[in-house]
Amino acid sequence: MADVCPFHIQCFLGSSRVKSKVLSSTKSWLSAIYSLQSTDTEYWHSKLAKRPCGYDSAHRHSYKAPCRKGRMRHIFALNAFSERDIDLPEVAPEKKVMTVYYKPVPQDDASPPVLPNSTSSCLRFSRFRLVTFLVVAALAIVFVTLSCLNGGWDTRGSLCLTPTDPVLLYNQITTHSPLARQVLPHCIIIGVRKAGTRAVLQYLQLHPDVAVAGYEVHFFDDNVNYSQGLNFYQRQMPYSLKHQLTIEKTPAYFHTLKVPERIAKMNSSIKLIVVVREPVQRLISSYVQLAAKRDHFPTFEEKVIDSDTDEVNENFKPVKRSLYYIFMNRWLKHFRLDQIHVVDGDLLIRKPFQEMFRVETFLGLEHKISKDTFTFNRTKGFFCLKLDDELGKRTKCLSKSKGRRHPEVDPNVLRQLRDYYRSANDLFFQQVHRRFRWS
Ligand SMILES: Nc1ncnc2c1ncn2[C@@H]1O[C@H](COP(=O)(O)OS(=O)(=O)O)[C@@H](OP(=O)(O)O)[C@H]1O
Repeated sequence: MADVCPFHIQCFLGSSRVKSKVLSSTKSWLSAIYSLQSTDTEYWHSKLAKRPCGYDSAHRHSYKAPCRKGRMRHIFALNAFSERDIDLPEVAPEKKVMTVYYKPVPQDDASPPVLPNSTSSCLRFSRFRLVTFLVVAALAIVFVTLSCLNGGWDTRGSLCLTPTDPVLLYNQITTHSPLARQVLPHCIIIGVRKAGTRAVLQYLQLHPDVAVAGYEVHFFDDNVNYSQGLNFYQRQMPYSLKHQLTIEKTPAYFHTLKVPERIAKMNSSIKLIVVVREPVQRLISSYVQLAAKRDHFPTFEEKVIDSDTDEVNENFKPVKRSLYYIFMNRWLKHFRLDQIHVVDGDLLIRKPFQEMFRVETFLGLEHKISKDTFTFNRTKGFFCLKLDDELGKRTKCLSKSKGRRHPEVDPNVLRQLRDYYRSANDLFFQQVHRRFRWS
């Protein structure tokens, strides 16, 4: 039926790729015209006459007709039957109208093509099909979206995923949802550098009710970014659905003077997460990161101990950054303590599920992250994520820059550093109403 409808022919764009398809349709169509009553032939003729534009002399046996939306399409292969079945088109250039004359020839095909009862039924059929298709497609999109939102449709990996089986694809799916949008964060992981902020973010990414920013945004600590305003900031956020929390992490926020005030100005009731780690280990981690970027870097001991005074070298920035209470003081001037959740970065390494359980509680999330989410990777020496999705069972560890090998440190220097941080640690414990096992 479709082959005898000229509107189907016109639906093909005139690229060489579809030419053969058009040709075969056209063939049936021309056969059909031949077999129609003369009045029907008139009808087709008038339909064609309303649409033609210039005759394409380069392709003598084809012409172009304007498409809907103003694009041009070819109707190929009036020549399919040209010599045998029809007179070739004649052109009246002054009118820019092409007239097609058909010369019926005896039908020697024993089984003539099946024709529609009327021309309008052909037209209605194609419109009906289009409308039906659009309605079905729209219903399918709404159904899939709602199913995904409710987490009730278990089509692992293809369209939506069961929230009980965390895999790292939630963000990608969210991005593709027509209902996804970018909003300012509900929670920010503000630091501390080298304490495990990436691990917390990556684990949170597993949660179906969370959307995380893929990179450190550096909005509040960078004056150029900050000067671009909150709209700019919002555009850096991941796409999220209405029920999801948006979370970004930029560990540089914790130490940067103006940041607490700036964040409070944006949203004074926002939730904040700060990951802390035993200060000396954090210091070593910072040192290792700096050393990894340079060819000839002094030893850890040379960097952290002032050779003139034999005191801890406070001019080495990472040393000061482990004095958490100094920075926490600034945050507590702008936020209540119950808005700030402190993650134990050392426990996060040893028992990530425990610390993440607390994070979920703080964020008001259903508990989805469990012991089963993790697997210990002996080669890496850290917990990694267990994934089981359409790519199969596998583990995903943090990148190579996380979990670097630390140098052997002179025990005397270690002792000196621990002594140096002791009173600062106590002040921090008082601030956050919690003690950590930092010797
Ligand atoms: N699962 C897992 N895998 C690898 N690494 C882990 C993990 N959990 C916590 N950590 C610790 O995270 C430390 C890096 O901290 P950050 O992500 O905050 O670093 S950064 O400030 O964003 O660069 C990183 O510090 P280094 O060990 O010094 O590399 C790790 O000790």
